[in-house]
Amino acid sequence: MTDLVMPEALTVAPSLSDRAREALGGRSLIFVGLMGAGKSAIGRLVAQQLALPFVDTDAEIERVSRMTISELFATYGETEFRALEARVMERLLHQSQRVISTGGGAFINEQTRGHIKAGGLSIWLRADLDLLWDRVRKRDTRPLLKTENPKQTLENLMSQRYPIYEEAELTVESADVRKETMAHNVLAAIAGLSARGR
Ligand SMILES: Nc1ncnc2c1ncn2[C@@H]1O[C@H](COP(=O)(O)OP(=O)(O)O)[C@@H](O)[C@H]1O
Ligand SMILES: O=C(O)C1=C[C@@H](OP(=O)(O)O)[C@@H](O)[C@H](O)C1
Ligand SMILES: [Mg+2]
Repeated sequence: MTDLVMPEALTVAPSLSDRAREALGGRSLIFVGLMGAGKSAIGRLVAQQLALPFVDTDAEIERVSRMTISELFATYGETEFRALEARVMERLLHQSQRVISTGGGAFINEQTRGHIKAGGLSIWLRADLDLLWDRVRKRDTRPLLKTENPKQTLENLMSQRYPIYEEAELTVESADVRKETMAHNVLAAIAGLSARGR
């Protein structure tokens, strides 16, 4: 049998994932944004495509506390939850490169935001109220929305937090498209960083 000789011109162009990894330059990727934006779902997919470990801060908090987020809020209150969240964030940011999906309040903490900016690449999944509401109304796992008018609560959180999420290095619009399309848009935004010379 004759040997198969590959012509040099057939070298493979780097994939979108390769280019995004290159642009990350060893930094962790941190998803921020409001409840329902898709941080947990899209973060997991993007991690798979980047072949990086994935961690969701809420899942990590539930693991270390052996309580659900709802139980933590009910038993210790939001202040204690935020303190635990900040500690978990700091620990995760000191670990090797990974994809981190935060809970919606994590980036609002000034110190956490500082740690993220110093060592990671933050990406805001921005969504409009109706999309967020449509997603979060289906589950009762978010204690902040256990109010008389949860959609109004969500809207209030948008006004308070969007000016802060805006500080993220990248913003990707969270649209009513397939999760795979969202993951692709995220990778393209990251890969675009090196094209912009950053
Ligand atoms: N692009 C998408 N298309 C359809 N459903 C989505 C999409 N992104 C997220 N979801 C769903 O919306 C809900 C909220 O997403 P999640 O990832 O938990 O948001 P977050 O972590 O930002 O609160 C989940 O049920 C998730 O599967
Ligand atoms: O916005 C917030 O303050 C919160 C968002 C939640 O995570 P998701 O954004 O993943 O829903 C969870 O951390 C907790 O219920 C508080
Ligand atoms: Mg989440």
